[in-house]
Amino acid sequence: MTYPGPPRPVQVSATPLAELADQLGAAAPDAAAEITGITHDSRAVRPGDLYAALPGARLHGADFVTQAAGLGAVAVLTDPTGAERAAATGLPVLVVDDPRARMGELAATIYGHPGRGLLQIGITGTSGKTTTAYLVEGGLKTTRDTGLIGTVEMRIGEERIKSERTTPEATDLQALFAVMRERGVEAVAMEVSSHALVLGRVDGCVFDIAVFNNLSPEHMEFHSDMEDYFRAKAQLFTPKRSRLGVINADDEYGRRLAREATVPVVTFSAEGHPDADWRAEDVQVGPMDSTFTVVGPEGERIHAKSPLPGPFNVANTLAAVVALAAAGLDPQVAADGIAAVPGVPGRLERVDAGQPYLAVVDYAHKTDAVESVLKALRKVTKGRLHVVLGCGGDRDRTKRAPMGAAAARLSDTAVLTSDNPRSEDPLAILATMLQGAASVPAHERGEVLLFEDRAAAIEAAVGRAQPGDTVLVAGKGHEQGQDIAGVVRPFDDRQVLREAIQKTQG
Ligand SMILES: CC(=O)N[C@H]1[C@@H](OP(=O)(O)OP(=O)(O)OC[C@H]2O[C@@H](n3ccc(=O)[nH]c3=O)[C@H](O)[C@@H]2O)O[C@H](CO)[C@@H](O)[C@@H]1O[C@H](C)C(=O)N[C@@H](C)C(=O)N[C@H](CCC(=O)O)C(=O)O
Ligand SMILES: Nc1ncnc2c1ncn2[C@@H]1O[C@H](COP(=O)(O)OP(=O)(O)OP(=O)(O)O)[C@@H](O)[C@H]1O
Repeated sequence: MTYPGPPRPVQVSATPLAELADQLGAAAPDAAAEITGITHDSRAVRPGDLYAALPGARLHGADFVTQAAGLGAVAVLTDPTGAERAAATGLPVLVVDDPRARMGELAATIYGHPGRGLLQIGITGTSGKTTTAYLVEGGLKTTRDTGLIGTVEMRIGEERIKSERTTPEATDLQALFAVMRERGVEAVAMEVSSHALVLGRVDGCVFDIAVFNNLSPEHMEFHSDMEDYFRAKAQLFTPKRSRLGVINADDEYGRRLAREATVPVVTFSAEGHPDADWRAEDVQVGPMDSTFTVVGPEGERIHAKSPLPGPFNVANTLAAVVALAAAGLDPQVAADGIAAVPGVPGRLERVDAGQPYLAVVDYAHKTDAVESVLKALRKVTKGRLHVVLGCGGDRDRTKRAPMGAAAARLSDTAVLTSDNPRSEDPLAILATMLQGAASVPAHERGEVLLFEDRAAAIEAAVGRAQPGDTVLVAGKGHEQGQDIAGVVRPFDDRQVLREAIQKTQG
């Protein structure tokens, strides 16, 4: 199987392998090779590449060196356990103890430190990274040619490329920066996941501005506990990774981070925290957007509009305005650019087929996000609120019962269903969600329905909708597939919801 990998720059000056060996402090290989690219994935190798054969949790990249050599790799970087397999190809091999920890700096060298000329704004937090990145990009666009890197897509100017993950691996990221540089991009808004920080994906980057939105329990399959999760996020707020932190003072972990960060920080609050440097005041939450005044430390007063509904999007918008002000943009110009963002794919995205009620698709797939979005929609719903929701298989199991409970407590109809069960039995996942729903006292919970089939669940919610109601289909947002037993079948909530509505409209 081949995989094209992300785009690569056209112009790269070759770096002698010996120079890279020197940078690593590794033994110099006897062969002279000239390196013009680097990848950690054998399927994405291009002629002239250094192939980084990494030890992983499941596999070892050294098992794929033959493929890498066949595709034109001219040298291999690996750890001691991969050295013998790599040498068997006859290619020169660089051996270091932890190649994953070194490949970011090598990629930066090979592509000529492409991030240095870019204004880089990195966004982290459990919820709101994608949304804030789009808003930051909208503000940046007012004065600069922009790029965007995140969960939904990567954008180089107007070109859009589907993302493999939230934060690309370091080899891909540096190549992407080099492409951006070639195409005249001046500023980039980028999501930085905790996985990325732990796995060295942003090694070789120093963000001009690092934004922290919030932290709530999530990814407990990857982080041992909340402390470990916090520590991962906190790495972004050190001089090695950023120059200035923009931190949410409404979040308890944000307040801790503001105290413990080793870079200068400015704080913001959408909830009136008295010590915050920047605050949102006069907030008017409308059905599909919100307006407010951003008040700055020097008495600045900026008229801002969140182009998305819900109080949490006031916080995301405020984060974006403050980040852009901290980056030196005129905050009013930045806020106007943010207000003009047409929406964020799969984030409170409206589906309109002429029905007399509101129908939205949202990426909420974590307990906090589900609670926030249901509370936000409750405020703008005159009638009843119906939610369709599932939990992924082979991922954090601890959130299943709380998500079932949140859906039951905060909606009138909770239709529990499948959401990428992967290798797990969908009914077993549903049983845990149902236990959570059942833990809510009867007088505090709405109707709870179970449908293993997601399309049937969406139809059931739509079937209950009356004028003035809201139907929320949560979990998948922009995603376009459903992974059942390792087979990904096409499934787009927006399309299935539209078709279900059209059926009832007759
Ligand atoms: C926990 C985690 O993030 N693991 C990532 C890590 O896996 P790993 O080191 O265990 O690698 P492995 O699968 O054992 O393979 C070992 C090596 O062999 C290589 N290989 C493998 C097969 C092959 O044919 N050729 C080949 O070269 C792989 O590229 C890898 O370098 O390195 C792999 C190579 O890049 C990633 O694909 C993999 O991401 C997994 C699939 C993943 O799903 N990660 C998610 C959880 C993630 O990173 N999520 C965050 C967002 C979280 C959020 O905020 O919601 C993200 O930033 O996307
Ligand atoms: N600041 C916020 N606080 C709480 N919930 C939020 C916030 N921003 C967005 N959400 C909710 O979380 C969902 C995901 O938002 P978004 O994609 O912007 O976050 P993310 O951090 O990129 O998520 P992920 O890590 O899952 O990709 C939204 O669809 C919305 O329901």
